[in-house]
Amino acid sequence: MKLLILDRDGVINHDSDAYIKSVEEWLPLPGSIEAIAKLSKAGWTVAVATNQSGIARGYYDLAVLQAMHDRLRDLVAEQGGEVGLIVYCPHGPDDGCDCRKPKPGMLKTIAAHYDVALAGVWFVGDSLGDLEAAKAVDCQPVLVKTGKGEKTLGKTLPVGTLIFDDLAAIAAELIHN
Ligand SMILES: O=P(O)(O)OC[C@@H](O)[C@H]1O[C@@H](OP(=O)(O)O)[C@@H](O)[C@@H](O)[C@@H]1O
Ligand SMILES: [Mg+2]
Ligand SMILES: [Zn+2]
Repeated sequence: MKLLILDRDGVINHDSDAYIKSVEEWLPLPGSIEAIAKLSKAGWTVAVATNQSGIARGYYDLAVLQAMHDRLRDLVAEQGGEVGLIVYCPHGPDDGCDCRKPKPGMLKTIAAHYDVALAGVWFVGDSLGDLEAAKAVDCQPVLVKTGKGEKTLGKTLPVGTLIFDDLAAIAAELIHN
């Protein structure tokens, strides 16, 4: 199957150092909804793996997080596409969970859900932790320059990391090649 896994904040929607704490703050990046819909209509399964430590920090609750994801699904559906499994880590940095990136737990959950191997599956993120999580399970690390991506560009990236301007450029690459 054609599986693409996306980080959320800074890839699909604008990110903020103050966290994305409400549906009103959850604003799609330009072209991201269209890109997901185009990929979906071209036969790609688009899954999401997102750290949401704002839950552990008490900035917002699971109902608000679900409302953000309902919004994402609605917007993509309006463009004729659909979003696959969305996996989130609600824990904080000190909780010692297995799902918080850069740990690859969420990527493994997605692979198990679809019963596919992760080797070579593109995981698109804007943070170094996203790329490290990808590398840990032999996914293809892909950095976008949106969100924290420009800042991440200045760090030492995993060998073989692919770099794109944004999700629209990734959709164009995957659909037309
Ligand atoms: O990019 P994804 O994984 O979808 O989500 C990132 C968010 O959970 C938040 O992650 C936080 O990192 P800490 O969790 O505080 O280390 C900060 O980077 C926030 O700016 C950001 O909004
Ligand atoms: Mg991010
Ligand atoms: Zn976790």
